[in-house]
Amino acid sequence: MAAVSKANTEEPKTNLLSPKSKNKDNAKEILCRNVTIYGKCRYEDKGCAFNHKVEKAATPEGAADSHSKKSFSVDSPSFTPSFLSPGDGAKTALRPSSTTISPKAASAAPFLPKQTIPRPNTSTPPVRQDARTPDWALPGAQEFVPGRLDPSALQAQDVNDHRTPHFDSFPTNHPPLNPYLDPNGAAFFQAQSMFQQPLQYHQYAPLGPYNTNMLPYQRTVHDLFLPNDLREDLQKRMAAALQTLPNSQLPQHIESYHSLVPLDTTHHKSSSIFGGYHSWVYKAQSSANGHFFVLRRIEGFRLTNELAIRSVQPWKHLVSANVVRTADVFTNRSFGDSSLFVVTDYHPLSKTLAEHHHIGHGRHVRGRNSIDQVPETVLWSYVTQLASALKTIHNGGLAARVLDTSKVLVTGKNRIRLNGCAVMDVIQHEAGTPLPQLQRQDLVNFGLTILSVGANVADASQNFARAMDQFKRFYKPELQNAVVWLYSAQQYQDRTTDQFITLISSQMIAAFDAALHADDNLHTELAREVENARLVRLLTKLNFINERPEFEHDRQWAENGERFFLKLFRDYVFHQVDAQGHPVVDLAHVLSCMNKLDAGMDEHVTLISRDEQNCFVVSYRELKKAIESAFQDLNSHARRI
Ligand SMILES: Nc1ncnc2c1ncn2[C@@H]1O[C@H](COP(=O)(O)OP(=O)(O)OP(=O)(O)O)[C@@H](O)[C@H]1O
Repeated sequence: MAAVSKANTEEPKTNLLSPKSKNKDNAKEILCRNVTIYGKCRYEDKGCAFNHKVEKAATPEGAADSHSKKSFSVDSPSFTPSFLSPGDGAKTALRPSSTTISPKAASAAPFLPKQTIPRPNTSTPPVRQDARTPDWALPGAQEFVPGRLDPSALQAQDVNDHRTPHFDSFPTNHPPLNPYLDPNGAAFFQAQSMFQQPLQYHQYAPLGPYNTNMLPYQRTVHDLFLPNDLREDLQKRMAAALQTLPNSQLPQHIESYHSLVPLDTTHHKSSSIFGGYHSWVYKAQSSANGHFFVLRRIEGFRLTNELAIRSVQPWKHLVSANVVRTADVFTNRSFGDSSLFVVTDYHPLSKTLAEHHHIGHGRHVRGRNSIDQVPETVLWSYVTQLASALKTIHNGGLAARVLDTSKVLVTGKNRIRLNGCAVMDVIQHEAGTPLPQLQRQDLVNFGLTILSVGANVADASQNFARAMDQFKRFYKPELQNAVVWLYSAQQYQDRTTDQFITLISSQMIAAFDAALHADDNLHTELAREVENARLVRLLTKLNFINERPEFEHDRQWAENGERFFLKLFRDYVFHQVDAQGHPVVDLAHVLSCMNKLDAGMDEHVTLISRDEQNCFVVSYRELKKAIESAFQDLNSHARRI
């Protein structure tokens, strides 16, 4: 803390800022460093407060200075008198004054060659200051050079770097190290040499791709946080995953799965898909790991051959982004009958293709166009995703065996996954149908599924020609040919998924490109949230410390105690008012302060108590230390309780 003083209400406020004000009168006796370095000062007639007469200061020390002057090159740092006034932002404070010297110049930052100039931020709670001055605009700021550090040193630093989570590096014999409890911040920088000035406390560098159609006021919030629709979508999915069914009549447990919630929303049950068996779908939570799964119950299935269950093993190892993963298979009697249960991954709020496109319910027609008509690009996206799923399945020596609009899940925007796999391998294990035949049937079902979606008919296989007529009205010949090629796989024995993929390669590339764009966008959204957890932890700490009524009589926590300025800092961050006394609600100011605090910057802030009787000039580094020690103290109390 640079200064702590009890204010005399009669005194000008500048006297409260720093004891350096006492040196104001001495400035004229000090030889200007520009004279020492360059022989003359450009600001001599423009208000520089220092002495410019060399003979006056021609002491042995001065001689030494003039000798050293010769050894300076043109690259030597120049000294510019700084006039820092409490009312100015950091940027203006570093500009040379053109006429008179402000009496507040006494608080000018000392000349520190090879260091960043500490910038007193002289905001006071009653008057709003510009806390958003970008620090990269500072002439003295050291440029951030990524990778400038020795990689081995970086590796060592990373171990304790609070910004690098290491989930798998918990020491086995020692209690886990909590770097946040280190009062000196030393845990973040193992060696002094690794401490970079200025530390990159501002991690909000915008990462592309950029949306250029936004007004500045929209951009500020948009650049910092997830877009609302994405946040809402994620929150809804989480809420759906956590949904439970109170007073449920369903079994409490099925093997290690509990909290069953039915997912079938339609009362219409088709038994044609799974060889005459009815199937029921439930969300359930695993007591083994707490994860959510889907249990597909095949009602009334009696297992006669153990090998049938083993046939599911290859499905557990199948990895495809377009297939719902199979986790487990077992039989169970909890529902009062013998049922087969196939456990798969749970994709909250997903719908089947049939539900998503209202297939079989006719189209809403407005004018000449159907408003439910699936756009051709979306249909091509489905084609490429299903082709990718079938390629993985067929190359893995398997066949999907169920490919229907009710067994393809839409798990995101235009994102589909093949569902209900592995079931037929168990229930029709005895049939022994040759694999190539099953795989060809997959291609036929694939064609029919696309036709059903495009023509909006529930079962395109019933009347292929009629559905195709409907399909031709909306889609181009390339897509029509793809559907016909797939459907005719039943006649051509040599047709494979790989051949089909070759035929639609240009569409595959278009889908791949779209997927990469979507991936880039998600990365950009992710980058916006990257600092939030860190700031929430810091804010939590600050709130833990401030306003503790139980420490009212403790000297350290009292109004005149050493932790008082933390309370004033809270006021500085959150309770500022403008010149008219209106509250300032500025998120950017809060984020900037919190980031500087977390990094422990050398920058100073002036904190004035609400009654304007006390004034503190403290650096963020001191604030950080004080917060750490107060939090440690609080923590030790908490442990004792
Ligand atoms: N893995 C899953 N994750 C999340 N939801 C799922 C999953 N599998 C199915 N569902 C949901 O369960 C519902 C029922 O699925 P199901 O496969 O039984 O379709 P269906 O239309 O009821 O077909 P069927 O007539 O054969 O029973 C679907 O609406 C789907 O939203």
